[in-house]
Amino acid sequence: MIDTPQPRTIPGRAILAEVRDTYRDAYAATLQQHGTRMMVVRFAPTTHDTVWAARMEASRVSAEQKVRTFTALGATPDHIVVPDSAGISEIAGIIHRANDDPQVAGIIVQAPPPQPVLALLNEIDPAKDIDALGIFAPRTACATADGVVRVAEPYLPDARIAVVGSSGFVGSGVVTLLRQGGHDPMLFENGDDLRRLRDADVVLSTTGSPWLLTPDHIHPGHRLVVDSGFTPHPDGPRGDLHPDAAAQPQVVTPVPGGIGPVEMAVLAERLLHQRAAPELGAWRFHGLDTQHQTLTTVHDDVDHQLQHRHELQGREPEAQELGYDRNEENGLDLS
Ligand SMILES: Nc1nc(=O)c2c([nH]1)NC[C@@H]1CN(c3ccc(C(=O)N[C@@H](CCC(=O)O)C(=O)O)cc3)C=[N+]21
Repeated sequence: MIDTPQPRTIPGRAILAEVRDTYRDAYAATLQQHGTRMMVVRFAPTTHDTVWAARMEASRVSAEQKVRTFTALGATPDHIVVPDSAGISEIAGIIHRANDDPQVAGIIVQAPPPQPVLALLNEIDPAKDIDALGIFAPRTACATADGVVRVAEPYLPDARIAVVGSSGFVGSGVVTLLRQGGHDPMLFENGDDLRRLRDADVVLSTTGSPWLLTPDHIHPGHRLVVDSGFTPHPDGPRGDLHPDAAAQPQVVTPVPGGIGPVEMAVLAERLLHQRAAPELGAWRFHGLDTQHQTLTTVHDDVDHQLQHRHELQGREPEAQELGYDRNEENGLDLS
């Protein structure tokens, strides 16, 4: 009899399903009033560079997940595929037209874009920049970073927290969100000694380097390891954690089925905020229960807020009434 405790995995797909079900009625009400189109622009490789091709493949998988998620909510995705050799003015034209189109609620340009496109990200209308790609976006971090920190939240009190890949697009967002939450994470960059991860209680890995972390770095004392890497491979997508490392910690986010779907759940919420309920607070993950079931209790968080909002207005909540005026001032503190 083997008595090695099995790691418990955070069920990203169940979290996404729960968030989607919770928000569906609010979307249905909103769509009647506003129409909600969601633009996703991704690039297709035209060279034979295999590393670049793999990143474009991750971009394709993720764009298709976004299209599925938005469709399931009743929004209308525009999935635009542009060759990575396209001229800058063509891509600028796509962004500017989406900025000007009142039917478009959100614009996502898949990362990494070809180098010349980077500066264009700052031209996305900040009000539509739901993945916080441009420097003027009102949100602190991209949806992936947001998802990483939300999933980690129940494990953070009193934890020594390590962020691997701390200067990358996702990693830097994770660091910013942690600091806003009063945490002081240990930062790991390319070239740092990853064996120092042993000193951490919680490891948040955002490198996109497949199988970077091994049992040299990850051990059973780690309370939680979050793996936001996703690199397609013929045998199935690979995260930052080698499978032998993924078997070590007390709790881990799997690849696939972990942060990918959680990111979609964050985007679903952000799209709803854009159009319907800008004051609505965020869904939260409350940790795994002892039976190893899902437990975001997002229903409680969101239903409670919708209920509270309607009470302030002296009315019973009804799904068809959730098409809020975005400029409405209601004085709720939902933080
Ligand atoms: N602006 C921008 N934002 C991104 O968030 C972004 C990006 N660019 N560029 C590419 C990476 C990659 N990424 C993934 C998201 C979800 C899954 C996902 O949902 N994966 C499923 C598997 C899906 C399948 O295998 O078909 C899962 O993990 O269960 C994967 C990868 C987001 N990225």
